Amino acid sequence: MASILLRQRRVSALGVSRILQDNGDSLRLQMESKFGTFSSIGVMIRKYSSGRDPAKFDFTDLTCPHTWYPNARKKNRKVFLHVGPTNSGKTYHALKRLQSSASGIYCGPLRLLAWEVSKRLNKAKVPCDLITGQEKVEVEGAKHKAVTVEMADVNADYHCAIVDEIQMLGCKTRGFSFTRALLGIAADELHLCGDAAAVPLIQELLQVTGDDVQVQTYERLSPLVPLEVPLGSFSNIRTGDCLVTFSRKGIYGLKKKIEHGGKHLCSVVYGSLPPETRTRQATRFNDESSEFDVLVASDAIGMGLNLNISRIIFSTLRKFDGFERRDLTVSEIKQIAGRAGRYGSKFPEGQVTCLDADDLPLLHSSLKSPSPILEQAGLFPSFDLMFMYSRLQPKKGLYQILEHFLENAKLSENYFISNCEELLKVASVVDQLPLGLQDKYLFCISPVDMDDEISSQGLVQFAENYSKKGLVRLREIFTPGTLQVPKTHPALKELESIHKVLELYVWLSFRLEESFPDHELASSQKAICSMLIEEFLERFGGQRPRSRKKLTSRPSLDSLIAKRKREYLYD
Ligand SMILES: Nc1ncnc2c1ncn2[C@@H]1O[C@H](COP(=O)(O)OP(=O)(O)OP(=O)(O)O)[C@@H](O)[C@H]1O
Ligand SMILES: [Mg+2]
Repeated sequence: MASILLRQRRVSALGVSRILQDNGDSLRLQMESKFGTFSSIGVMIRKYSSGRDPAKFDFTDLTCPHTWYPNARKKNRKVFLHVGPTNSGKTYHALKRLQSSASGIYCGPLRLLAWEVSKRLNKAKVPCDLITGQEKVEVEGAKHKAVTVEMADVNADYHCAIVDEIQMLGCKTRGFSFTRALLGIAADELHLCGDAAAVPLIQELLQVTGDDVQVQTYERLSPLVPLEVPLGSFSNIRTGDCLVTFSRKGIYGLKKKIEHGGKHLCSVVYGSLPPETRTRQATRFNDESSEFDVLVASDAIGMGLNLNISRIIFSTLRKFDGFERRDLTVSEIKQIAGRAGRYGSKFPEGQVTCLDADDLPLLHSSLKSPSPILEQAGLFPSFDLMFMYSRLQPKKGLYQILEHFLENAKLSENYFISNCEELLKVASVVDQLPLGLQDKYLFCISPVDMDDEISSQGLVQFAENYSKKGLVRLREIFTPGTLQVPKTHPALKELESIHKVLELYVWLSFRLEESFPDHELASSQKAICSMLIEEFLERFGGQRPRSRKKLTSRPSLDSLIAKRKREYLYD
């Protein structure tokens, strides 16, 4: 009894409010935390195996991550693994189950995918919210949600849940969010869709959860034909083609070349475009009545999306992935190629080729090879664990705590620690400010792009003002009457960066509502910003549109803003 009391007292000193369960060699603790989805009701930690000092807990022991999610562990989940090649109906079948369930959640890797699903469910008269890091579109009476995987709520109860593109759990940077969704979502039925390469690992990870796992395999619904010849001349481009390249400069270069021929207009989709702009560009390409009949895109279109593409043309099979310039992996090539000839689209057969004949052998061999079996899933400690760990070394900044934690983390062989270079970059900045650990952590997980000067300056300013005054107001940058469509690529890039800063504000305003009160202003400024970007894409993005009449008859910016506001209301 005395030892239990002693333990309780020591544990309280670490910021833990209550021991929920003590099963001999591990404890489940209740923590106070303001991190909505990032906090768990209870955290299971293991005692040091020596067992001599009952108050010594090993917070860096991450060998049993399934115990971090008590809600999911209370369920006997029926897990369905839908696996097969691209365009084989995996997501379709999982969505059918979601649609017919009383409540549910769809978790996808891209905002475009979550948007596609929410649209589909609402159209089928199943009210469905759309929730991403920066937007919440709530629909009256909704019991369903379509979210980006980072927003998956592990504290709610669902009848049915889908985690799409589950093979992403092996991704170096985002893998841990998929692992969290896989282990943590409390649903009666959990549907996992993706590549067969993830099956053995998932079966192994779920052996300890007591879930019932069934595998359903699928075949491609329509043929995908690798062509024997490269594109050759740009005059061979035709309606429904999608050119794939991985740099912003490359995308605009290709758009210009294609439009120069005078036969086609191109929509563009790439990562640093505002998400709503990406959606509208994709919709415009999909719309048969639109003049924009060719798509130029990066791998931002690479997963799960249903676009009206007849032929994928790789301009290169190498990309810079933030660390190095490397060949695309087999699964990246298959994912991107799989966008061609989607079942139910106007192209019954998909084709795939390259610009450069030298790339054809790698393309052909990759399409024939199975994706390599996944060996490990990403993992990252919850804030709660890190917080408890930090109490043991109160003088250290977040950067040191993180670094030290990660150095000492113990994992089972099925997991790896996700790459957190970005997080450490922010930690070194916010450590200079008089902020609490929770606030610092919040800035670290925010969607800031530290490689973008304007975006990182925005973060520094927000964090500084927040630490000084506890209140961060937003200045109106775009006022009607003074709006200017960018005319050059540097000006466009600047707008993309400003959009990122506004998104960051919106993201913070969802989590620190009182300190970031200008949510409405940030959202409307964001909408104006993306509209100016889209105007650029129509007027200057490549060659001018064929009919000059179209150009001169364009409505004024102010009337476009009014129209955009209506679109936002009705979309
Ligand atoms: N049985 C079906 N009846 C009608 N349409 C279907 C059926 N199965 C799939 N589809 C449609 O075919 C297209 C491809 O299906 P889906 O998106 O489910 O493929 P997937 O296997 O998930 O592909 P990916 O690996 O690229 O995500 C979608 O537009 C989907 O609505
Ligand atoms: Mg899919």
